[in-house]
Amino acid sequence: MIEFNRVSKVYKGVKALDDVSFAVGPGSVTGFLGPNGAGKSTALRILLGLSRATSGSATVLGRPYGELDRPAARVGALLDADARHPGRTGREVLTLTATALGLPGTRVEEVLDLVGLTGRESRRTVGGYSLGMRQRLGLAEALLGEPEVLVLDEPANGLDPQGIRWLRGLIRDLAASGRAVLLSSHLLHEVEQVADHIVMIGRGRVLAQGTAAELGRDRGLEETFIELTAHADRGAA
Ligand SMILES: Nc1ncnc2c1ncn2[C@@H]1O[C@H](COP(=O)(O)OP(=O)(O)OP(=O)(O)O)[C@@H](O)[C@H]1O
Repeated sequence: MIEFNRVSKVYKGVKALDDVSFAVGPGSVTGFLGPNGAGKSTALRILLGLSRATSGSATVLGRPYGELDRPAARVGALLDADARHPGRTGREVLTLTATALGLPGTRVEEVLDLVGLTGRESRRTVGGYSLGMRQRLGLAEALLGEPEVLVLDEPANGLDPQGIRWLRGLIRDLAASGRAVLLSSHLLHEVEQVADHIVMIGRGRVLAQGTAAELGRDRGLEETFIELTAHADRGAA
């Protein structure tokens, strides 16, 4: 459902992505794990048509994002929790998106319920939201169209331990209902608890991919991650 095929991205001489290939199938959660600056956001932005690959291709549901029919309804994305108008209420943000997607207003109530924002919270302006509330609102917006594919960039940012546990359950439920979930994070623990498949990235390159058990077989997952990313840094130095 998601496919990166030899994607590279160069910013003014900086190679943010270098020959990245991996796929995400239906009914599964893929953790896209890498340290700060590894290239995760760049890859997700290319997938969602917000940035152009220097070479290679990224497709979702078999096509480049921009060529899909109703892409924002079929592919839910949470990229930047701060990208919303601070003067709008959460409910207004969701209603505007629902209208743009041709969805009924009842869907707004459903997603508010799904992400655990109360009626009262939804009537407050986004500028007064905590980071965790902004993340919940971003998730609600991503889920509006009941998308087949979800692309979540660091979704646990700002959530408290209860919120993180809730998010894990939500992500698992989404995959269990046949959706493909691509979840980026720099936190190994967050990824290993929810992902069926892990793609490790460092300095723009895929360092390893497989299940948590496969990747951690020799030295444990954490040691493998640290060793591989340190090696990628040394190689680039
Ligand atoms: N618009 C841009 N112009 C120039 N360089 C950029 C741009 N966007 C990203 N980069 C560079 O590309 C590399 C990858 O950045 P990216 O934001 O994709 O990493 P990341 O893995 O998402 O990091 P983080 O976990 O910190 O969000 C970094 O070296 C970054 O400085």
